[in-house]
Amino acid sequence: MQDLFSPTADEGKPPWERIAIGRQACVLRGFALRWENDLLRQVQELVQRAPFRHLRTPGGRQMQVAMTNCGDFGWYSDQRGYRYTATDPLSSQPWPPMPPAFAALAAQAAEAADLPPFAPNACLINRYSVGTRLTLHQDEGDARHPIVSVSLGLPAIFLWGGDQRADATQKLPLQHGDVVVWGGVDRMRYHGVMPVKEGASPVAHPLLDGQRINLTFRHAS
Ligand SMILES: O=C(O)CCC(=O)C(=O)O
Ligand SMILES: [Fe+2]
Repeated sequence: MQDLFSPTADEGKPPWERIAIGRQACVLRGFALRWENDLLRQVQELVQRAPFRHLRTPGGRQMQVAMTNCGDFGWYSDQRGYRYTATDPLSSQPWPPMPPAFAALAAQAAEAADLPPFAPNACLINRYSVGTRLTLHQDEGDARHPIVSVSLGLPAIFLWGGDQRADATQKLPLQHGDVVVWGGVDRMRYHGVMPVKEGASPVAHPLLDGQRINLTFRHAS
């Protein structure tokens, strides 16, 4: 029988795993687990100030994913188009500041992905209920900076495509605590999320009850 108290071959390894999905893109499995409590507490506080809402596309269609933001800039969409705003159009107040733990996680994830130092100034917070999906798109923002995207709650299948919308997509399962990072030559890859399936939440928390939360860090301009 294995002696549970003896050192194992894994000793010294980080508690996460890096899987390459491009030359400058990777999935960091379990990378955000260390920040789990901080992230959930802060998201709950943020949504008191800037609640989740369903934005409209420039074409007038309501988006399935509910969104809010923190940081110097927030991603917004309405009849006037997609853009980053310094204030929340709902309240006319600045978006809530980015909590230091968020910025630290994003910076450390970019470092773990071997990308240049990253200091995000925008964090889009997405809430998916069961059945909600996000169609293939490229991310706006300053393309000299990477995207760091954190998954919490229900698992999801991330669609990872190429530089053209019509390129083939890979299906990457994402779990609570996984982080996807894409920058450099991979920064403009198309991506999306398949409809989130019903399931048991990996951790008991009101934000994650039957829901998936995603934090997407960017540099807006
Ligand atoms: O929810 C996700 O995993 C991806 C979100 C995303 O692509 C975005 O907010 O631009
Ligand atoms: Fe995106």
